[in-house]
Amino acid sequence: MLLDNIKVAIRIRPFTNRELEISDITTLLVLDKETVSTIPPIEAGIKQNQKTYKFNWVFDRMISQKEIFETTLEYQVLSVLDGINFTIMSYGASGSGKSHTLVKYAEDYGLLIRSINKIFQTIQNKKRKIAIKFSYVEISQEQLYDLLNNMNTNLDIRDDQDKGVVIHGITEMEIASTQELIQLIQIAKKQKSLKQHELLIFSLYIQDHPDGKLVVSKLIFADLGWVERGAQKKKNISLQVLNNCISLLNEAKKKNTQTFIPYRNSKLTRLLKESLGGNSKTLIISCVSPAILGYEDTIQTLEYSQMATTITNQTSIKVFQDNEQQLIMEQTNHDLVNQNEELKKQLNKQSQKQNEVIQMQQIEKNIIQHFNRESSIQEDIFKMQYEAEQMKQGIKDKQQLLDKIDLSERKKYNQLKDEIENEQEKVDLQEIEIKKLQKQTNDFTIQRKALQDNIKQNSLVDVDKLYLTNLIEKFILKQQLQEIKAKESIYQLHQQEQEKLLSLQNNQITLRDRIIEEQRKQITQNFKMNSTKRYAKSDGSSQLITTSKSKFKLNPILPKVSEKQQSQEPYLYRQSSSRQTPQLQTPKKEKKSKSRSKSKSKSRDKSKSRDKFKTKIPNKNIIDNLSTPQIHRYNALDRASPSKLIDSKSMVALPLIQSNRSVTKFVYDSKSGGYKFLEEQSILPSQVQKQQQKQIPIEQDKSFLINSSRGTSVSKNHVKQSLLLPGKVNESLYVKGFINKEIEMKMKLHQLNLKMKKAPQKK
Ligand SMILES: Nc1ncnc2c1ncn2[C@@H]1O[C@H](COP(=O)(O)OP(=O)(O)OP(=O)(O)O)[C@@H](O)[C@H]1O
Repeated sequence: MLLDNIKVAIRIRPFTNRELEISDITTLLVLDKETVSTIPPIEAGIKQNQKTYKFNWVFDRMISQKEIFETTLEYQVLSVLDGINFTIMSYGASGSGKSHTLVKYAEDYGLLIRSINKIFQTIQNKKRKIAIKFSYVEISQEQLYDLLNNMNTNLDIRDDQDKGVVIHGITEMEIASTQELIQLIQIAKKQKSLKQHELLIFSLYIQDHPDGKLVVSKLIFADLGWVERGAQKKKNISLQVLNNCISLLNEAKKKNTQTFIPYRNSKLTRLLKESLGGNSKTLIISCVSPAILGYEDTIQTLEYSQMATTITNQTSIKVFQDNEQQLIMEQTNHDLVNQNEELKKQLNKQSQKQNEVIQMQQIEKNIIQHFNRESSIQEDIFKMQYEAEQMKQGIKDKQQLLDKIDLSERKKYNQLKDEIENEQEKVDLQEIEIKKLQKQTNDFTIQRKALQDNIKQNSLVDVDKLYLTNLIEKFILKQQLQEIKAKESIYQLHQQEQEKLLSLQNNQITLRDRIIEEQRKQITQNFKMNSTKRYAKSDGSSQLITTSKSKFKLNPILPKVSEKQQSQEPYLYRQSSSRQTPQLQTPKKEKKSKSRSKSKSKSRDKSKSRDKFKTKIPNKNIIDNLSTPQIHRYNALDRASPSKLIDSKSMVALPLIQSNRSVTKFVYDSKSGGYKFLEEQSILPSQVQKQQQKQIPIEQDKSFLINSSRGTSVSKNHVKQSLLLPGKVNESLYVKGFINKEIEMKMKLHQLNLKMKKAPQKK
């Protein structure tokens, strides 16, 4: 039967150093001596299902050349001495270890040298008459080259009736020992051009065959070149045809039909025709790499190798003459088969469990390796970020120092500047590195996802899946914690910097306050000196005696206000020494313009406005804003004498103004919602003096006059704004001042008097 004589072995070679630099995670898991399972690499983000393959033999990474030979060929290859052809092909991607396994002819010999050696040993031991001839041919781009004679090019393949397929004109060298063969190979290797496929062909001329005839058998070692991806692919026709032939042979076997196999489509398949479909034993040894790097090639090799393998259990039943005995035997045989099946099932179950454990361990290992790598890169990033932050702060400190350095210290200045520039450069480089590493971490997210998908799609039991999912979660949490810690340490670094800044600012504030205090003391001292000159009077009482334009003319010697007076008249205070009582005054014009009929409604308006005022609390902002004494407000006092005071509690150190020509008015400013002082020029003070007693002060627009001691008539036209609010104002007292009952009563009284006086005149 076709392909029945083909045996397939898989050899996984060890990792190379280059592969280990990238990853030591394997993509192949040997489940037993015949089974290998793929572990799709998560690294590449490839989402592939795990697949299990069964072959005649699976050799793991650490299996030696000797062991492979002993398992696959040591005795099997001796069939060539009986006239049976034998072909050994090595198949696999470039660098997968084909030549190493097959034709290595020094030290750790490959299968070829070991096989020939075994044959020579056998011949010598058994003293058999056999001649061995050796040919060495290379197939490159559908051309045959004789490697034992470089003059022999473009050889032909012919079908010989007796010898089968032969290469016409090829050099055949008889060898008598393994050493001779090694020497020939060494020479031939020097001839080798661009290797695609190498065929080492041994023709054995068996003279002592039991048939008494000369029997010729062939032993071929074919080191097959790989189908490269891309441009090279088309050129390697031979291998494609070989793959095609194997595939067709496999189909024919499955369907149990005869199919046309296109051996003639390539030189290689023509030469291997007998090995694949004829009277030949064949061993295909497929070489694969366990590394993630060659995963795609590995899968391709395994798939093709799978096509070539046919593992069938052929049971032959011996036919007995005795029917009864035959029946017993058949029954026994049947029972045995059943038992065998049962045992197989149990074994399968056990091995399935074992497989699961192995798979589980492998996935767990993958997860741990993945997160270890991820966390080590993250750690590097955090370290670098922390260092960069430290450097940045160092630069800031140095920058501050630089700002303070006197330009005359040029050398020191330049040195510091250079240092700053160097450090800045380092920071920039560090940040580039950080970005590079951060890019790498982006891939980790994809890989994590692949890891999780791999677990989901796996045939593991739920408990195991849960365990692995939790393991991933645990690692993710650990990493988040690591991230938080790293951010925290950077935050602390920033906080330290802030604290440094804050203490610097505090020092500056303390310094500033000290300076202000000193200046204040200085000003008070100056002022005292000035005021002693200006207010010195023999009886010790205070009086403004100068009108000089001193810059700071606060009247410090204020008449004392008794507690009682203050509580009675919180707003207005009358100097005890003064003969005149404070009078509220209304400008003449205003009074004249008011008609009698209006006076009633006015009084209503008044009470309304008073009510309005009661609820109207002066805009606090304005008061606060005005709390700093304005120097210019004292200019108006130059000519005034401090005879009247506004409540000293509410109006801090307010010197009242009065002169022959002016009167100060405290008015509500509707625009700003606050109160202000107005200095109003008076005209004809002497004339007004008489009228003064007749006039009734009317609170208008929530303003009233602070009367001069001599009594002045004020014209609205001459009103001139001169003062703003002084010192700090106590809000409640301030309001209280305006609803002072005494004033209210007096106003009412005046109004009544006026009514009473005017009434008889009209009559
Ligand atoms: N089983 C092994 N043990 C140790 N080293 C190995 C093994 N298999 C292969 N190597 C080493 O790997 C490298 C590549 O192997 P080799 O040349 O046999 O690959 P190849 O499949 O023949 O490649 P190419 O098709 O490109 O010739 C060599 O250096 C070889 O020594």
